[in-house]
Amino acid sequence: MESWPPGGSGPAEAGRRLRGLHGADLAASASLLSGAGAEAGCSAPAVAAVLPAGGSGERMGVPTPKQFCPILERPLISYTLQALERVSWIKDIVVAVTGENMEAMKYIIQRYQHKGISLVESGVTRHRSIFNGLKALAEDQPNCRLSKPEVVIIHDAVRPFVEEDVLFKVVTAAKEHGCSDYDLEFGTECLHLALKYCHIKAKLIEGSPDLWKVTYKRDLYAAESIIKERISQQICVVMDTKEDEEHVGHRLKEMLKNELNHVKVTSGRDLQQIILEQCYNFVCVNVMTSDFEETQKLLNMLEESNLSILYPVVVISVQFLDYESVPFGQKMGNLMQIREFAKEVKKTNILLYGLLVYYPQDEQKLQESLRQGATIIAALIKERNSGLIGQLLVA
Ligand SMILES: Nc1ccn([C@@H]2O[C@H](COP(=O)(O)OP(=O)(O)OP(=O)(O)O)[C@@H](O)[C@H]2O)c(=O)n1
Ligand SMILES: O=P(O)(O)OC[C@@H](O)[C@@H](O)[C@@H](O)CO
Repeated sequence: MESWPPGGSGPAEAGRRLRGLHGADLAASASLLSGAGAEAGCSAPAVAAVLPAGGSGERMGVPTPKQFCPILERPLISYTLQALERVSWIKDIVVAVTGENMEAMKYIIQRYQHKGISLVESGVTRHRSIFNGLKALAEDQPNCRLSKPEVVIIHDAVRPFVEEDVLFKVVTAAKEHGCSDYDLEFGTECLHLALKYCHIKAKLIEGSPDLWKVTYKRDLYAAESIIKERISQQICVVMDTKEDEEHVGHRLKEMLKNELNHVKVTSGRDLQQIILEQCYNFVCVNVMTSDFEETQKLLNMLEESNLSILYPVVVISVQFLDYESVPFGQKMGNLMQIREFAKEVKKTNILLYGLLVYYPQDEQKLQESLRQGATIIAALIKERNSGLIGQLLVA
């Protein structure tokens, strides 16, 4: 049984070829394809999605169509695919792209390991692109891997932040609702098409503020900030020794909690589990050593996990050193290796930085360098600046 959330209702109305629906903020719409999967008693409708991605993004003002513009080095459309793909009850996703961009799209699917995606050629307008996607789902083509769905979600390829609950509401409404003049008054041209050609009046569903469309260049910056914030919600601190209250690593961890309100700061006791939970930020603490053994172990684990395929993972190798008792120059040779490590792991989308924290005997000075260290760590995680990888920052 598919994991359709509770509340899914009965079969679709027969005899209607296409039933247009629209989100309150114009983000998502759903159509019903007649007959398919609509047997009585089947509460989970067969759902597919069509993503129009055949536009040229003129208003963005850059040569690359906006759906292929990189955000943290990954094309925007890949984020949208990821958002739809994780919804287990969406069985097929059809993307409409221009013939010119077909190969680029295939590469994106392969590189970011997207599953269950079919491609069709887009049309000269958004509506034609959607129509081509719907045709691919409606036609009973021999050897076609697509199954005919009952409900189709139409979602712009340039709206990367769609959540499952909104999609669920839209799909449920597609099955349940009748008319609303209000929706037709305040909707967009999609609603008018639904009325004109299918005699269907649509229902508006309240969406979330994150459902906006990337249209102008500034929207790319906004999307990048939202993504950075989302992947900075958890930091794992890996200690080189047993963690106790007195350990400077523990104190740094507490400082980080103060610096980053609302961020979950955990210990790296069960790294495999933390990686599985998709934590994208690691602080590896070394006290009075200047090697990267612990950091390398962590990097190996991260590389094996493939965690960084979708988002850049930040690793900060922290070395606590007492520069007064141990001559700084003596340690430098070893520490400089970080530049090579960083270059190597950057290839797998891991951003490695070094941080030297002054570890004096004087308690007040120590407190000050811990505070500064926490500020630098917070900035590195929030910014994910790939230009600073391999640098040894000093607190
Ligand atoms: N012939 C077209 C035109 C648009 N779209 C898609 O429809 C969505 C929303 O359209 P819009 O924001 O207008 O995109 P563009 O047409 O690319 O932008 P612009 O109007 O600035 O050129 C986008 O995912 C876009 O790729 C499409 O599939 N086929
Ligand atoms: O051209 P605009 O940016 O105003 O709107 C594009 C919208 O029509 C499109 O994104 C759909 O969501 C709405 O039907």
